[in-house]
Amino acid sequence: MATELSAALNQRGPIRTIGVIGMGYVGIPSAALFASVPGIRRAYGFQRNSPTSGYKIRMLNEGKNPLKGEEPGLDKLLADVVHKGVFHCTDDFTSIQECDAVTIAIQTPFKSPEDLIPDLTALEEGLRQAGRYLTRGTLVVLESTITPGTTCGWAREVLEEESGLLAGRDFALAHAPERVMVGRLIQNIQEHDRIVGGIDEDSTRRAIELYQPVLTKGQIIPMTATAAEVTKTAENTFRDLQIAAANQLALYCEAMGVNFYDVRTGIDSLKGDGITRAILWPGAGVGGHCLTKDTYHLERGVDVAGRTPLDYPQGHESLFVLARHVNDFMPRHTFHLVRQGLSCVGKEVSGSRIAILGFSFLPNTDDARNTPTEQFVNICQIHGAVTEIHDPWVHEYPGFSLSSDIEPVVKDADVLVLMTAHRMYYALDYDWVKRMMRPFPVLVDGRNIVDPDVIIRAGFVYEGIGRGDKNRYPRD
Ligand SMILES: NC(=O)c1ccc[n+]([C@@H]2O[C@H](COP(=O)([O-])OP(=O)(O)OC[C@H]3O[C@@H](n4cnc5c(N)ncnc54)[C@H](O)[C@@H]3O)[C@@H](O)[C@H]2O)c1
Ligand SMILES: CC(=O)N[C@@H]1[C@@H](OP(=O)(O)OP(=O)(O)OC[C@H]2O[C@@H](n3ccc(=O)[nH]c3=O)[C@H](O)[C@@H]2O)O[C@H](CO)[C@@H](O)[C@@H]1O
Repeated sequence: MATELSAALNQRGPIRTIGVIGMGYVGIPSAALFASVPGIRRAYGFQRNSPTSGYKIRMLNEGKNPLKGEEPGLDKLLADVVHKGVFHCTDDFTSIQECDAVTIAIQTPFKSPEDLIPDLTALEEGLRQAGRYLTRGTLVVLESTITPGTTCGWAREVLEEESGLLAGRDFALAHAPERVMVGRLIQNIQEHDRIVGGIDEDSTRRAIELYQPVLTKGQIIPMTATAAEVTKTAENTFRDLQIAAANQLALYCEAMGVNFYDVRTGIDSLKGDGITRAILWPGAGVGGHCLTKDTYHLERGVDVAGRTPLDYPQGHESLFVLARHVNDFMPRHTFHLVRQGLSCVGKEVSGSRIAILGFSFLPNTDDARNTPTEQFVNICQIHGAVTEIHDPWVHEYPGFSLSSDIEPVVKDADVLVLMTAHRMYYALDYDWVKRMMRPFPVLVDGRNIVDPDVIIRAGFVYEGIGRGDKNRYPRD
């Protein structure tokens, strides 16, 4: 049956002009790919002229990519769509009036690590700009990672208030979360399956019309807007849970004097339908801006989108939040291994020099957002240790002194701690490292980088996450 919205969309006709609000890691490749779709006459990149990001407007209109790091395919794509006159970046939001579809890819950080409440200030500004110039028959899609219930609730209200139009009658509204990884933005947008969730069926259909032409290998997975919000936050919550399960098992293995990696090999040998276990890897902590926050988006969603009372848990923490606590404990556990190793050689933490290798939260990147090393260093310093940090990728970080030269970091150190699995740490000459350190050196492996037997033979006291078979030297 025709609805008022379907009539408005039919009257608007096929999508020919698209706007993307937020020229960041998500918005830039997204806008460039929309602009490359045959039949798209204009793709606007709407970017506020802020002190920190306003520079992108000029760069983008010159066909240059303002993003850090290598993004295969993006430079050429941007140059092409600018040269063809299809893509145009602007801080003039009145052009939204021309758009058949507007997507919003604005950052949604937490206000602070403590309160875990999303800071929606920027997103609200973007929604109000979209609402102010919204016209009948337009599709609005939120791509930002948001708490379940936001699209159908708060975002809908802001758009309706600002536009005087009604979602589901005058304009279509959907959520299509981003699943891109920096370094593979174009490929991920084209090849990942795309979750598309409208507030109603007409909105879902219109959003599919927008995204289908961009996909190469990826398939559209349609659902409701709230289900799409739950999918995005839950897929990262589940990954965090899997990591927490590996971390908890590693702590068990240490306590039982067992090698976690033997156990992992055993568990992972279960292959086949319905019996394979997705066991991940333990480590010195979980960082980044996805897994450290999306669990709390999901948890909040139970309140924001809640229709009926949650049956379990009531009044205590969920499995998912407990998983967050396990992962957040791992930097402290790594410190406990430092203290344990030092006690084996009659040294105290206080006054010891600790050489820390790795600051970024992922190997071989300069991304240090929510890095576990930050917490680890703070714990060491609270206990009176002197810390030196090496990272070949991260050169500066507020409040921390980082060195890209490993020699001054390891020189005269009592303990060496491997916090990030950067490629170069696998090839280090640990005999040389030992000679640089003080007598009776301790090595703590937070990422299963070294062979414990090689390290013990080199004269180190070895401690490693999950290595209950090799820790507690000498054997008690
Ligand atoms: N970066 C990723 O790999 C990634 C992956 C998945 C999901 N996401 C999600 O996508 C969203 C965007 O992330 P990002 O990494 O692209 O953020 P980003 O900070 O790189 O980009 C956001 C851009 O929006 C601009 N902006 C902010 N307010 C604006 C406004 N009112 N009008 C116009 N422009 C405005 C900022 O200046 C910035 O250029 C977030 O919700 C994030 O969680 C990001
Ligand atoms: C679009 C989006 O949201 N993408 C997410 C993004 O997540 P991300 O950028 O945060 O990277 P992660 O790989 O999840 O690592 C996070 C931290 O967890 C530690 N870790 C990891 C695995 C393990 O077995 N044991 C660990 O301890 C690791 O050291 C690091 O500190 O990319 C993932 C694909 O890489 C995606 O799946 C995931 O949806």
